[in-house]
Amino acid sequence: MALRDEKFIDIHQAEMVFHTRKGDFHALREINLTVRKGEFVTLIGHSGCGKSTLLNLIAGLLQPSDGVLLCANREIAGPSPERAVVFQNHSLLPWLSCFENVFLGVERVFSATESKAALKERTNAALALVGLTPSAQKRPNEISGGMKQRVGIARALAMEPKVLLMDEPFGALDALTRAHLQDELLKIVAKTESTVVMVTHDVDEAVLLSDRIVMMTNGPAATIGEIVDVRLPRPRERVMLAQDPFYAKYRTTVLEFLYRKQIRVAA
Ligand SMILES: Nc1ncnc2c1ncn2[C@@H]1O[C@H](COP(=O)(O)OP(=O)(O)OP(=O)(O)O)[C@@H](O)[C@H]1O
Repeated sequence: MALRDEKFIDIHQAEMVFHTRKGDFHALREINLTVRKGEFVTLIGHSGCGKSTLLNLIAGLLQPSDGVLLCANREIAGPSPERAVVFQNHSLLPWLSCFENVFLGVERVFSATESKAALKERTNAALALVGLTPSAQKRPNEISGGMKQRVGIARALAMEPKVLLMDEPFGALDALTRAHLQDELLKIVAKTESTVVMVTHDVDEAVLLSDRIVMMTNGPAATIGEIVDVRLPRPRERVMLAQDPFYAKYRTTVLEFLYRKQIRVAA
């Protein structure tokens, strides 16, 4: 891993100002961050600090007011399948089956270069990766919330993105389903060696999954406050980690940042 591209995603002096009817709102200031290829980075911070805004900048869904964002040495000029996004509310098309929902994305990216049989194979492989082969022909209303989220992950992974961007992908799920999907995500990412940037509110999720946790200050004009290097060996296993003193140390570092250094005053 050490020799891998050190600046796969490279954010330099990014600023985000929203122009609203009430005037300009300075959401993000002086964001400088690099993400290595194959790295798992989480963004954590209090509600409204700008985590989604930063993720949307990397996705190319927003353009920075100032500064530069690069992915694989190219400027991020707009959305691209090379940077696939998984949102909290899975955003599946309800009239299509799980297979068809994934196939749609695969078709968009690979139909110019691959046969229909190859596209189907890709779709089936992605569904198998998230354990959804038996539900491939079901519609979204016939499967659970956790399964829908897995379809969203399969759709993103099937496009073979250079970067997987996840905005609180497990936020709407119950604790057990969430834990299960976190474990699955760990295995999938180990297998695919994906580069991941993920927004979360959950300290345990951040420590369990991350190579680095990017902790953001409160807004307005939020920026990166501190970054924690999580040097827990992989593969990680949640029950073992629960007794690991280093796990507890990382957890405390994040909690201290959020609840001592960046106290959120209730509105
Ligand atoms: N399109 C927009 N126009 C104006 N202001 C915006 C826009 N999008 C976001 N903001 C503001 O920018 C700030 C950051 O929002 P953002 O959604 O990125 O925060 P967040 O950290 O992801 O929040 P949460 O954890 O609650 O999802 C907030 O104050 C929000 O109101």
